Amino acid sequence: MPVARMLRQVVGQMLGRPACGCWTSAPLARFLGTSPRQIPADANFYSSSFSGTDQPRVLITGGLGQLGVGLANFLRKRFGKDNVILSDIRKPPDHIFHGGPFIYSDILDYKNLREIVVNNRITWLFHYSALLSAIGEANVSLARAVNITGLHNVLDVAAEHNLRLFVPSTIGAFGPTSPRNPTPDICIQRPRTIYGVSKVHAELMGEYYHYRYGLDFRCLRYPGIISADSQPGGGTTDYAVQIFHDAVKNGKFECNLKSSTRLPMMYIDDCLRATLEVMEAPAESLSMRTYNVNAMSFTPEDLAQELLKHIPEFQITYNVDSVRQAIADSWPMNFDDSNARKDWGWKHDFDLPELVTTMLNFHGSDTRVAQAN
Ligand SMILES: NC(=O)C1=CN([C@@H]2O[C@H](COP(=O)(O)OP(=O)(O)OC[C@H]3O[C@@H](n4cnc5c(N)ncnc54)[C@H](O)[C@@H]3O)[C@@H](O)[C@H]2O)C=CC1
Ligand SMILES: CC(=O)[C@H](N)C(=O)O
Repeated sequence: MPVARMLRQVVGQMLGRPACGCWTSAPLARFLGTSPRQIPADANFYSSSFSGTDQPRVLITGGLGQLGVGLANFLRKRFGKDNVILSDIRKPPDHIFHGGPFIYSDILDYKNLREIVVNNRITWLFHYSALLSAIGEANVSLARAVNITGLHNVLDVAAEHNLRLFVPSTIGAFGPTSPRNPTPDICIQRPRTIYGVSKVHAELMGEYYHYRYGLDFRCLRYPGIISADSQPGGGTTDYAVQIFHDAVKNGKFECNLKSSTRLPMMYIDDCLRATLEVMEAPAESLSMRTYNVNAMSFTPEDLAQELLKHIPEFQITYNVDSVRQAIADSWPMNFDDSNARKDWGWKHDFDLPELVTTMLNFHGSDTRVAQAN
């Protein structure tokens, strides 16, 4: 069939569809016959490969970063160790390799990704691979490849194999022209980082695949995530993790953001619980496919004041990194997550005082303070 006629057919089919309905026809690629990527014609609104009685078979991409190992441990408690496969392009340390299934997966290699999904009968995919905001500005072409091309591979594999797909977005998906205090779910999104641009792209592509092909796409915009047992991967909110290490080890911290820089933040336990809760939410409870989630909002100065209550000799100094500061100044100060609370019952557990107590308990500050006295 001539290409022009095929295109006319495709466009005709697209225009003939109801504006708000769920599309179940095959993608453009199938009609043009040029791509190996086939999305099933019977792909539907719900993930049919996972029924309520089965355990999901989970793949986590980019799993060796700040959040992935915690997510794997959390999901393994729920679904069983062998049902959750952690993957990355890096070599795992011994305790992670022996802690449960680990596999090499490069999201830029579409065939590798598809093989893993097929061979392991994956039904849920948590797509964590990314280059974060600060490191992305230092390597724009790699960030573009991993965050955009990689996402395309993940979307195609997920749609082709009827997976339920979670992709995290971020406060970084907003920019200086967005309302910043608070930032609602739906507003202007004109981020000025490649990270933010790629995350807006991910939100829109995931939602497009949902409406066009019935992909069960779910997305949360995370605030800065604070974890005790894993290192951040090159973001703007990294200071809020590093401050605990330095406070406990040295009693002082040099902050790369101004003392008054207010950003939304969340403790990792809340983040992981939110992620599982939105994945388990009945599809009919989701009025949207991308939600803000929030817990607290603070400045470096607020955090230092809270730390001082536990470590009286703690000192904070400021040596501002202009790249990170410009990014932070364009991000939300407070996040409006009322839709998540209304639709699927999101409720955070950790505010600033609980966060600081929990982090210091983990780092063993009692010992250090006792020694200092
Ligand atoms: N940590 C945070 O505060 C927040 C994280 N997020 C999102 O959550 C997700 C996970 O974040 P983190 O664990 O902090 O990120 P991270 O930067 O610590 O880890 C990302 C992982 O992706 C892997 N990766 C890089 N290129 C890859 C490739 N070609 N194929 C497969 N894996 C590759 C890296 O090896 C790394 O282990 C990311 O999508 C991030 O955007 C969103 C908001 C806040
Ligand atoms: C908030 C994020 O997305 C991340 N921690 C970053 O600072 O880049």
